[in-house]
Amino acid sequence: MTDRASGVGQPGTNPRTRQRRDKGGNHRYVGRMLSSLSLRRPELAIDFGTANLRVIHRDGGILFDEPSLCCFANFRTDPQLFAAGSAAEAMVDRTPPSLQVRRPLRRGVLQDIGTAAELLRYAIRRALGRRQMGGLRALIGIPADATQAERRALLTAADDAGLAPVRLVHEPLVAAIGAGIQINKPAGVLLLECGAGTTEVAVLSLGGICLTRSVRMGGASLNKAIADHLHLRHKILVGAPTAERIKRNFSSLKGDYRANELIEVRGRSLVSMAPTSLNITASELDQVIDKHVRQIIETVRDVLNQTPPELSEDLHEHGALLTGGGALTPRLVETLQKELGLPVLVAEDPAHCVARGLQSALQTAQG
Ligand SMILES: Nc1ncnc2c1ncn2[C@@H]1O[C@H](COP(=O)(O)OP(=O)(O)OP(=O)(O)O)[C@@H](O)[C@H]1O
Repeated sequence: MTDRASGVGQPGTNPRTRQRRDKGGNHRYVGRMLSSLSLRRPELAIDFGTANLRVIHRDGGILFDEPSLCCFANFRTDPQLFAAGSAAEAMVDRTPPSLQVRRPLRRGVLQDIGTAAELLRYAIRRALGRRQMGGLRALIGIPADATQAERRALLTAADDAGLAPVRLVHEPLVAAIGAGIQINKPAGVLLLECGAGTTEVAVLSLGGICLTRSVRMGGASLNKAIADHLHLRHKILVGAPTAERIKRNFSSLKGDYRANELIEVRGRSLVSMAPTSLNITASELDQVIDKHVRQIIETVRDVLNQTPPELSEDLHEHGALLTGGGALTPRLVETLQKELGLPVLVAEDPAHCVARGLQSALQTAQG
């Protein structure tokens, strides 16, 4: 489909590829988008996700890419940052009472402004290697249907972290740009941005969002569904990091894996209360994933039902493009294809589409 997309067809042989590979067009679009934001030479961009935080520099690319996590000492009385990012990830479910691991976003929504500001400060310091901060012009990605309260919370956290002025840009648009899609043509594009906390479905055309719906679920809720399944069916308790590992092990069984292929699970038995391990079959996880994907399919159907006929025709011709790390969910593509009757492609390196799109936006900003 495009240089950055994998799936059916060879790059350059698919008419869709030719139609959408005009990068100059995207640059003109991004330039217009930014001039409408009247933002002069922003230096940084932030992709603040439920699972991962990415700091992108105009010239240096992605300088920070770590989990959206902070670990605090004395959180209730006098919070002191103990660890953040990857270092805090290793501490999840392993802390003594004096330490607390906190996630600033839940289901794609900023829940804790203080933790968000702390994490942003940490990430920017790591990215730029500076101690003194303040007055850093920035772009920040935000779900297209974010409420005013959600926008205000993000702007407050950014301001506390020394980012100013900040402009918010809609994630589906930058994700499409980062996927190498030509979005400024009068042709509909169906994009699914599959994150950890939220899945956004958007129809784009002429550089704008014609329709958007989101469901506050993604890779993190699939992890919870896997943990719940193991609890109910096998009486074994696993934490979120283990559920994530099980999911990724399953994703790595590429191609025609056998339904009875085994995946090892380690956790605590609710029967013996002791550490235990067992093997579950791939078909068990298939069922958990099917249930999860069904909710995403409903959201896509809702969007398709409301799409005007001309755009609808474009979507039928070109199909859907998946971005975001959740696009790698096993069997997501096959199930969407089967249920929606549309071709479905996954962007190359889908987890970084928003970050790449933000960098494009930074590079084309006018001085
Ligand atoms: N190989 C894989 N198989 C299945 N899921 C994966 C894989 N790799 C990453 N993911 C999932 O992708 C999600 C992270 O993607 P991404 O970084 O795009 O989300 P985010 O931007 O943090 O979330 P959001 O946009 O919802 O706030 C995680 O839930 C992770 O489990």
